Amino acid sequence: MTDPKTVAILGAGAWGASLANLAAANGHQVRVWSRQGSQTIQAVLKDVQIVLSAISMIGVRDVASQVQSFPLSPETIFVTATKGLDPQTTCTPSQIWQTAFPNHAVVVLSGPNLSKEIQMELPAATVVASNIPTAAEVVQLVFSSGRFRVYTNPDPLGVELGGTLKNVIAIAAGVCDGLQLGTNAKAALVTRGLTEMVRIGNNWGAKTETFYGLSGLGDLLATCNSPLSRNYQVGYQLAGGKSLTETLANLQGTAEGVNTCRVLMQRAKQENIPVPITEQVYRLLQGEVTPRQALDELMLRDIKPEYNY
Ligand SMILES: NC(=O)C1=CN([C@@H]2O[C@H](COP(=O)(O)OP(=O)(O)OC[C@H]3O[C@@H](n4cnc5c(N)ncnc54)[C@H](O)[C@@H]3O)[C@@H](O)[C@H]2O)C=CC1
Ligand SMILES: O=C(CO)COP(=O)(O)O
Repeated sequence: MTDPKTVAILGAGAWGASLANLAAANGHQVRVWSRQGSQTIQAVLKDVQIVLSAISMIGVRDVASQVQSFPLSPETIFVTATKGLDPQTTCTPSQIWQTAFPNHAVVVLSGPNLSKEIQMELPAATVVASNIPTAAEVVQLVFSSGRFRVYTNPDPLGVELGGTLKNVIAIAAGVCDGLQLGTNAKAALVTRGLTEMVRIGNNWGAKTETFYGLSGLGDLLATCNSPLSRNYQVGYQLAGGKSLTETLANLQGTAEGVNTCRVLMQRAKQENIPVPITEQVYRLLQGEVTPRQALDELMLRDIKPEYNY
């Protein structure tokens, strides 16, 4: 346990609400802001020690610039729990927060954390990562409990990209299950998906081993195997013949993988990174291929070694 902190949670969606409950259950003073709520952002931010953003990627840049208008103590720690990429710049959410607040500590919180399970008080673990280890330790104490085990990690970029990139593979996993391709296919997809995540992450400057931890493999397993995942649901519905528009219209909450996939394709082309799974998910989302055609494209690529040692 730690001294009670005053925590502002920005975003009252499924994840913001779950994180607010976890901090409040540990005795912290929690104030939640959302654009639909009655409290102003100024009131929520007054004298806070921690600002946690669980805003969907689409709103992060705008909310960060709103927060810039209000005075904050230089000690205030920013925590970002968004799993997405900025369409204009390909920046991660933590890069946006760090650019907006260059003199503040920024911590990434990411892990296998399906919010519905956390709301049901089922046990889970997560990772908090920062270039400033003491800031990660403060956040670790704020959220740790007997039902939420929080690890620190020194690779914020790797932790953030793990949570972000797995959403694209989760769409593919939903397609795989929707087409009833079997357990062997799913194991191959998830394993090669992880290889693709490591390849992209390394190009970005993240550490390989981070992707084998909770925020990488851990989140990949949770999201690719659970119908609670919105990204998985998108793939599953597409495999069932629904259009993307229809699928997204009926989806509860945000499936960040749809936007992330587009941003990733742009970056992979620029940087010449091979991303076969992401490419087929992209073509499927664009309506350029059917789920079956995407599968054939993946299976019939040139044969090759598993690793280029
Ligand atoms: N739900 C989950 O299980 C988890 C979600 N996440 C991530 O957390 C983020 C939020 O996810 P959810 O809470 O599930 O989504 P949600 O759709 O339930 O809530 C999104 C929140 O962002 C706000 N928002 C959206 N656009 C905005 C804008 N332009 N300006 C201001 N606010 C805006 C909404 O009002 C809402 O409060 C996503 O990046 C997601 O990947 C991460 C871990 C678990
Ligand atoms: O990131 C998540 C679990 O860790 C939530 O996944 P979805 O956004 O696909 O629901």
